[in-house]
Amino acid sequence: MGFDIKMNQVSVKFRKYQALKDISLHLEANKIYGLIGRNGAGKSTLLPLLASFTQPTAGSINIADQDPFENAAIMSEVTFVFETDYSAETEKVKGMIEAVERYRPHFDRQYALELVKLFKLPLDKYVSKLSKGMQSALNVTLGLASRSKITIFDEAYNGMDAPTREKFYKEVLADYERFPRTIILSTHLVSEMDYLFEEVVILKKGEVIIKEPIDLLLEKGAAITGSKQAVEEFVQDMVQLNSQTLGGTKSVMVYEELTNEKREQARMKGLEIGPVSLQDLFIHLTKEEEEYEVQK
Ligand SMILES: Nc1ncnc2c1ncn2[C@@H]1O[C@H](COP(=O)(O)OP(=O)(O)OP(=O)(O)O)[C@@H](O)[C@H]1O
Repeated sequence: MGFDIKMNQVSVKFRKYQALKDISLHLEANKIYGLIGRNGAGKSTLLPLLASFTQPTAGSINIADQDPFENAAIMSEVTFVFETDYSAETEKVKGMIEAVERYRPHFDRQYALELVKLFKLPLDKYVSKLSKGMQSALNVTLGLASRSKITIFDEAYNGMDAPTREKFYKEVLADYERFPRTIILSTHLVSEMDYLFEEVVILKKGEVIIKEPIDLLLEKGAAITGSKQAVEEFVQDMVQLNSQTLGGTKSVMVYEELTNEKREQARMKGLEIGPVSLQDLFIHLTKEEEEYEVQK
C-alpha cells in the first residue's frame, strides 16, 4: 500500500479569514518534498491537516486511500516534527525516547541513540532544561528514528546552529536512502536546503502555485543577459520575473520552458542564458502584485 497523500479541494477558514483556498494536491509516496512559502502563506495551516491534528473547513484529505482523521492505522505512520514548547515537560531525554518508541511501530532505538551521540544530547538531562537548539535536535532525532511512512518537518531546525543543521540535512538524506519514505520539509532556509528536495511545493496566499520536480522547476528559470534591446525583444512574450539594467546591458529573469530553438535564437543574438537558483525563483514567483517591476 502506497502512502500517497491526496488533498481534494481543501480549504481552511479561521472565522472569515481563508488561510487555505481550495487546495488539490497529490504527494506521491517516497519522495522528499520542500514546502516553501512566504510568511503567512499557509504552510503551518496545511501541515497539521496531514498529521490529523486539525481538520479542513471544506474538502477532503486521504492518506493511503483512507481518511486519516482519528484513524489509528494511518496516524501511527505519520510523524509531525515542529517547534515544541517543552517548558512543562517532566521527562528526561532517555524517557522521551522510550515514550516515543512505544507508539511508533518502526522506531529504531539503535539509530535514535546514534543520533543522540551525533547531536551530543545528554540522555540524563531533563528535556525542559535543554537549550532551544538541543530541543530541536531531540525532535529531529525522534522524527528520523520513528521511520514513519510520512515524516513532516515544519521548520524543525529552529534554534539549531549552522553545523547542527548541516548534520540534520545529512541524516535526512542518508536515512532516506536507507529507508525511502515520504519526507516533507517546510522551510524558510531555501538556499540552504534546496539540494534536499526532489519536488517543490510553493504556497502563495493560501494557494498552491507550483508543484514540480525541482529539476524541471529550475530548468524553467533562466536569466537572459545581453544588450538591452536584444534582451527585451527576446523576452517580450515570456513570463518575466525580475529585471536589472546596468548601462546598455540588461538581465531579465524569466520563467519559461526554453526550447532548443529558443536557446539557439538567444545564442545567435549574443545573449547569455544563465541558471537561476530556487531561492531567486521563489522570491520572484511569490512576489505580491505591487512588488512587480516587470510583468508579462
Ligand atoms: N488560529 C488562527 N486564527 C486566525 N488566523 C490564523 C490562525 N492560524 C493562522 N492564521 C492565519 O492564517 C494565515 C496562514 O498562517 P500560517 O501560520 O499557516 O502561515 P505560514 O506559511 O506557516 O507562515 P510563517 O512562514 O510566517 O510561519 C496567516 O494569515 C495567519 O495569520
